[in-house]
Amino acid sequence: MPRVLIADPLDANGIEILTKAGLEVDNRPGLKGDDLKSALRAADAVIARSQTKITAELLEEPGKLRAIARAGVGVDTIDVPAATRKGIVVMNTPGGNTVSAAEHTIALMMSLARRVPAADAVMKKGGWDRNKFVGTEVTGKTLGVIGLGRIGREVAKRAIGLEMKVVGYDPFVTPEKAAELGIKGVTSVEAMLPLVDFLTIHVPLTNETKSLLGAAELAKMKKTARVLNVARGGIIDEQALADALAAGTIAGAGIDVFSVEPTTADNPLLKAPNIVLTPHLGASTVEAQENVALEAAHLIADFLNKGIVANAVNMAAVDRKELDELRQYVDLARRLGLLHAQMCRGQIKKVTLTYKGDLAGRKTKLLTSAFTAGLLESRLAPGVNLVNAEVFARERGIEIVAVASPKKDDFASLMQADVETDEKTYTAAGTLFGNQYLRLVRLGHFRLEAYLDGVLFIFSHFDRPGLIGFVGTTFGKHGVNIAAMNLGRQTPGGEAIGVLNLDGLPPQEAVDAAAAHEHIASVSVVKLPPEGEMPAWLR
Ligand SMILES: NC(=O)C1=CN([C@@H]2O[C@H](COP(=O)(O)OP(=O)(O)OC[C@H]3O[C@@H](n4cnc5c(N)ncnc54)[C@H](O)[C@@H]3O)[C@@H](O)[C@H]2O)C=CC1
Ligand SMILES: O=C(O)C(=O)COP(=O)(O)O
Repeated sequence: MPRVLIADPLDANGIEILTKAGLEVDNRPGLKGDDLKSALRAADAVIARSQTKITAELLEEPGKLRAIARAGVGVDTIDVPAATRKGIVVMNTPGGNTVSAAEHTIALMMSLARRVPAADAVMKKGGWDRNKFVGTEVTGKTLGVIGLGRIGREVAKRAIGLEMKVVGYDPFVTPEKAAELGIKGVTSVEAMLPLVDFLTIHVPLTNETKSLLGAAELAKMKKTARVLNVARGGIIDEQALADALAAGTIAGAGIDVFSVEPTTADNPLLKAPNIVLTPHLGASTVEAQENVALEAAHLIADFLNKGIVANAVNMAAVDRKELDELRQYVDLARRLGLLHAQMCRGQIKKVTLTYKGDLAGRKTKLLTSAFTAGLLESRLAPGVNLVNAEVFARERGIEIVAVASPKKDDFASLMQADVETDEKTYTAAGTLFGNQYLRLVRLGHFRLEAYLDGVLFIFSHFDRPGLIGFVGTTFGKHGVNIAAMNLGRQTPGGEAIGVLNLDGLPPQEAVDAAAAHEHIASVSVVKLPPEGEMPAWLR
């Protein structure tokens, strides 16, 4: 029974989904250090929120762990490159907490505008000060939104409802699209800064967005402006913001997220004036938590029970239908990779995968990963799978190029793999006969029809009478049975290729004896899995 670790508090409905899916649930939120490490190793999958940081160190020896689901959006608390290297798929649940995060942003904005928390605190201490807490209306004011994704758009929609003017910046949203949403698009953060009365940020934390708003940017804003951060700590430089609030060059701030969480006593924002703080509550509503828990549980149950990959941040999505339709092609792609790995001589530089005919319109990313996994799995990278194959190839300096060519040639669908080494380019192509039987139909410039399982003896030669008989007799003498034989040649008497499917591995003397024939130019023995045998990552 596959086991799922629940590393942070998860809504009970999510747990129920996992249990009903026949999974063992290890519900121990809040584990730390070695306890967390061993719980992760013993689990097939983990569901976490932002409290649990899934670091490279925790994943060093991942044990059984194959999937991480983030019950939320931001995956900055997970070392995604480290997970990818270990072949662990990382998925998130975007959308489930969008409305909650947007509403929390509006809540912070209104609290700031009308100074609600400060007035509340004074009253609870016995005070009654009606002069100190003069606020500002938001109606007619300008809100700047950096990041017009799911949350940014929902915030904009609500701000428009409050009769605010909204300007927005997002490099992936055109001004036309922004205009459709009632937002005036600007072309840079700099262009927005002097215009706004309120500024809100809804981008992920990345190297590019770290300190997006620092001292220089804050200095370009109006003294009366207020800033909001319900995205991630560190996107606004905390010291620069505290300094600007203290100097009165920024009128106020509403902050939900911090560079170090939980905050430590030395966080400059804790003592800054005119600031409203919440402890990362953007997604903390009953509704959002139910949404993300259900979604995360479904993602994990589908992955562990059916091999479906959805919402992955480190691999292409694979749904049930696609997987069923493409499973044979994925097997073909991997076998072509295994074949090349054993035939190629020299250092592999570049792989060009051409998807021809009907295959050109399919989700070939999966096939590219499967080919690459096959190419690397035997000698270069044990533990390679669909998640990490291309990363491993890149690390080894192998360029992988995929080309779609809808034009049909001899076959309705064909996958061709050209592997370029420092010595030469090797070509192999395969297809499915009757949509299910894997066949090798091209090797070098020869056409043939060979099986892609078991032991293959491949010999390039000159088409001469008696030569095939010689090879048969040679193997016969060494007790090796030939199950099938396929030949490809260009012209009678010219260059040719032979592929024998053998019932077992031939002894070296048999291979050497065949290779010694004057008309045999080269020989390779290739070992492929038996027909129908799939690797664990494809079952
Ligand atoms: N406080 C909380 O509890 C919550 C915080 N979040 C945070 O909010 C972030 C945004 O969430 P969603 O809107 O769902 O993500 P999203 O992916 O829908 O939107 C992010 C947008 O940011 C844009 N973007 C990326 N780099 C940019 C840059 N340098 N400048 C301007 N725009 C840029 C992207 O094009 C995208 O449109 C998450 O990454 C997460 O860190 C999300 C949910 C709850
Ligand atoms: O979804 C996100 O990115 C959030 O920041 C929500 O975080 P949480 O799950 O509440 O720890």
